Amino acid sequence: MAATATIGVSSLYRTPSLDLSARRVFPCRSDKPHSCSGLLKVSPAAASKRFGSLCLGAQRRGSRARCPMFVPSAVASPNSVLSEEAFQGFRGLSKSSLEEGEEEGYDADAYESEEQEEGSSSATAGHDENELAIASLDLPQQLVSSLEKRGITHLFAIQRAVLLPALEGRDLIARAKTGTGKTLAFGIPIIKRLSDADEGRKTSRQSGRLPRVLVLAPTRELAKQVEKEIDESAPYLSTVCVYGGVSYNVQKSALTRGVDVVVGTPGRIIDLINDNSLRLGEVDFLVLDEADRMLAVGFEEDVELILKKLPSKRQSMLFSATMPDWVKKLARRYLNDPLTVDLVGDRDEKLAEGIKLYAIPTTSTSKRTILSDLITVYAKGGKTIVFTQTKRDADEVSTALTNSIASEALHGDISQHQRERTLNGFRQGKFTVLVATDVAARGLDIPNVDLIIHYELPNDPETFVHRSGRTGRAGKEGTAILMFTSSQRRTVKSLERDVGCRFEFTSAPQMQEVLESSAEQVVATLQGVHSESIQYFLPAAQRLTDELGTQALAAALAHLSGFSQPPSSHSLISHEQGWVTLQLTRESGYSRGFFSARSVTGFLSDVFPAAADEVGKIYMISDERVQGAVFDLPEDIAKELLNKQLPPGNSISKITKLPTLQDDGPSVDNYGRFSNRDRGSRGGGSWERSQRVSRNSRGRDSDNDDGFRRGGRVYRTENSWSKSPRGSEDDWLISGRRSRHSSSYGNQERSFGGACFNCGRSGHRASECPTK
Ligand SMILES: Nc1ncnc2c1ncn2[C@@H]1O[C@H](COP(=O)(O)OP(=O)(O)OP(=O)(O)O)[C@@H](O)[C@H]1O
Repeated sequence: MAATATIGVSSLYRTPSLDLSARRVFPCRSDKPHSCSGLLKVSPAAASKRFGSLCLGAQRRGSRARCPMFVPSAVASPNSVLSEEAFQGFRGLSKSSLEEGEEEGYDADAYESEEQEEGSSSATAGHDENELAIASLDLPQQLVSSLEKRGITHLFAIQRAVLLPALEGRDLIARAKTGTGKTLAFGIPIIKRLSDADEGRKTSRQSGRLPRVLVLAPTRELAKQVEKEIDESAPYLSTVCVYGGVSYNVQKSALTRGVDVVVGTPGRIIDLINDNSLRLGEVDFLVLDEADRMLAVGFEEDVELILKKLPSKRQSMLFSATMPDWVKKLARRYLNDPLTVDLVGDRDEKLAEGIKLYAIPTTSTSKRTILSDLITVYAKGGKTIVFTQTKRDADEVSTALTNSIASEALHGDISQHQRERTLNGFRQGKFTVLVATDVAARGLDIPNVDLIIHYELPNDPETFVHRSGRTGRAGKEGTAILMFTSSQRRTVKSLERDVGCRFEFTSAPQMQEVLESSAEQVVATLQGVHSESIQYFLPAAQRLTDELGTQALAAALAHLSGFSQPPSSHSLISHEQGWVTLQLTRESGYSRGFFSARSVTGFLSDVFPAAADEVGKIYMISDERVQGAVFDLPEDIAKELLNKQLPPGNSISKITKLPTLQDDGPSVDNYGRFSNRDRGSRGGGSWERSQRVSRNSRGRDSDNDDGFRRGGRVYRTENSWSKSPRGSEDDWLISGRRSRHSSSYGNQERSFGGACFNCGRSGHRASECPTK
């Protein structure tokens, strides 16, 4: 690849003939409404004269928002010249508005000195609404109409940045945040060029024609989604999606009938090439979507094999969130003088705007019980995706949740057909909670996901970004919650650094919040009841109201919220019902040596032996000024203990909020057993250090492991510091001791929803539905 120069993308459009000498140009970071001058060095007054518009970001989102046209930098080869005339001509706009300020040109030195004066306050692409209006671009009418039908009327930043170079036939490497419209960024220019070519053609398109576009995607789900996006945008083109796990012959005959666009996963594509069903001799456009993910799931050999089979004269576009060596090598070998469009930048937050982040401390025992409360309080009846590390966890968490909230699991051991049904069911709102392994993290575009829960820490910062990016898509808002144990706190901090984000540290929802949120959701559901249905129930409602007044409605709300029985107290540590958490503190003058979990049990044996027998988890308080511990007891035992006379200097109280605790999972727990829970996280350490990668054998189209079927080599990653409790075997060690008091998770007191979305009956999930 030729030597590169760094340049703001917007100048590619604004400067008639660009001398791309190496200059770094910085993004718009203005806090206030301002005239956005693009990269041209102009005063705000001159900029507003020229462009006549305020920065859209400041206008739309208030003072602290960044301009949505924010384009940190792009890397272009020095000899690349992209003309404003071309873009203007393409848009069919008059040039006069632009010519007004043309004499000021692009002056990087002046720009840089201004930036030093003002901090990083000005300069980005100042596109106004009209400039981004799709209808004002010279695109095929059918494309414009089909986009409009889907509510897509204006280009997003990455689409704006890619459009012109792509139309000019440039090879591209592009990077943008999650959910910002990368698919259409390559889709729109490719569709336009195919349509233009077809228009110029005298004969109608032949059956049996060979594909002109090849899109490679790392997972089946992503491939299907890309195909859908292209198909919906240009139904007049023939688009075929090929991937493993479904009938080979159906795909083969679709290709034989003639096709314009092939989207697929590398494994199945290779099979079809080998079989001579897929011939790539006429491919003009290659897109590598999620190129870094191809590497992560072991597709690199397959991808290279495919690239070698493509005609050398073609246009290639590579989309990648990160640039590992393999992707760079790929770009060097197979791309021709590519233009890099980077809308993320290394110094900035990698998450899309509009995603609110929370971090909630948990213990491995409390996680499951806290989960449904989090969903109730934070998703408010909307869609949630819960991410687990293992397939087993996904199954178990989903099954447990199904008692209270309709949920389904999604991972690589589930058949392709069922995966599709599950995703469709989730998309259509037939159930609201999807429990998935990281297979669903990258690329999946499910509309209106309100909440992401990282039930386990992700393997690396990129996975965190991609998991979280399933919400807050296309400019919408969303919430992501990270559940962590106290020994993972340091990793959470390094995650903040790596991703450039800030978590709000908060605690698990209190029962009161859960009750209020449940009631709100029920009220919202009631508003959707059909008026005709209401008529049938009016007489009974009238009778009840006469007899009970508002009590009647409250009873109905309680029942529909799943609280037919009053909520019992629950532990702050394990979240288990019927248990309470007590705090023991000892004044310093009364301490006899080191205060430990063992001294707590010893103390309890002296004061009230039944409490020592029944005590659950014990954690030491992490506060130098306080010598103390918190521990769980069954409610009735706790009541008795609180009435006991204590030795001087000691006090015990019931607490409603956990203090900061020492490392989760002491090496010797209160049962004297060696606990290896979360051991891997000790010592913190970097993402790289904490991640072990091992290779597994090749198994084309078996769709093994969590990455869904990829076809190539599969890398299993095991994250030592974020190690999953693996079905929480460790948690259940204590169950024997708790038999008298334990209540199952998702207890029967609270039971609503949970019906299978295939047949509507409860008691099983759709994946096990007998009628499917
Ligand atoms: N210009 C637009 N206006 C409105 N919606 C759009 C526009 N472009 C794309 N979208 C919608 O935004 C959503 C996200 O797009 P897409 O899946 O292409 O994002 P992405 O950047 O590829 O995300 P990810 O990195 O997570 O894969 C899609 O539902 C898409 O239809």
